[in-house]
Amino acid sequence: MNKPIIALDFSSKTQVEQFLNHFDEPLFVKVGMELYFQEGPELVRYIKSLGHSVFLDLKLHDIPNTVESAMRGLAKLGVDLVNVHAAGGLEMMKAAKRGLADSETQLIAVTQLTSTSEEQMQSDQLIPVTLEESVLHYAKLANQAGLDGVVCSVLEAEAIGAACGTDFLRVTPGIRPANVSADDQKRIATPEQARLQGATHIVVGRAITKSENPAQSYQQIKNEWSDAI
Ligand SMILES: O=c1ccn([C@@H]2O[C@H](COP(=O)(O)O)[C@@H](O)[C@H]2O)c(=O)[nH]1
Repeated sequence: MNKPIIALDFSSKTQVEQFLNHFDEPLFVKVGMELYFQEGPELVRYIKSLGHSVFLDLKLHDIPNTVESAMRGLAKLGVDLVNVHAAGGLEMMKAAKRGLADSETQLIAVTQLTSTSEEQMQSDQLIPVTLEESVLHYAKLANQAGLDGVVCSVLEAEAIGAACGTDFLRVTPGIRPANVSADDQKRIATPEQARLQGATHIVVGRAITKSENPAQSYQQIKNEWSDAI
């Protein structure tokens, strides 16, 4: 079972160091826009030097040539996982993959953000299908482009596994243990539901980073995710 991915949604290296001090084991962490835009590639190299695995969550979405060049740069960071928006299209996803050629970094595509409801998708993006149909369409497109998997909610993980194969990564944010606030997330699930629905990874931010005891919250989520309770 893959380790839960902890979203390091902090704005400074100092906050990251304070948070990581709670742990004495190698972690799988996610560096997103908030942290990367403040601290840049140096911080990513620092986290890797501590022995942690890194998902660099920058969600690239631009013309194919720009995405390919940007990925060529990110490949040098030696991170474990990077992503693009599937809405950028088949050609853009193929270009992203080309940019990562000769690197070990895995590439996944965001389908529909877990903060998006079906109603919002239909009205804001003018997509006249169900949310699951849209997510499945993007997952199949990512698969066709040769990507390693997608970001989706737990609610679509099983259908994506059936359509794209069980090796295809289903990285699922929107994880909320029972009785924890959904905040801005719309498509949420517990760690146990994620396991039962065939998610390959869970991404957990505030339920751990805002906890009074981050190490204990991490361990509880890890146990529930790996069926060790
Ligand atoms: O569809 C998506 C894609 C990325 N995220 C990111 O995951 C974490 C979730 O944080 P929580 O505090 O557990 O809600 C956050 O960094 C998002 O940028 C996502 O939530 N949904």
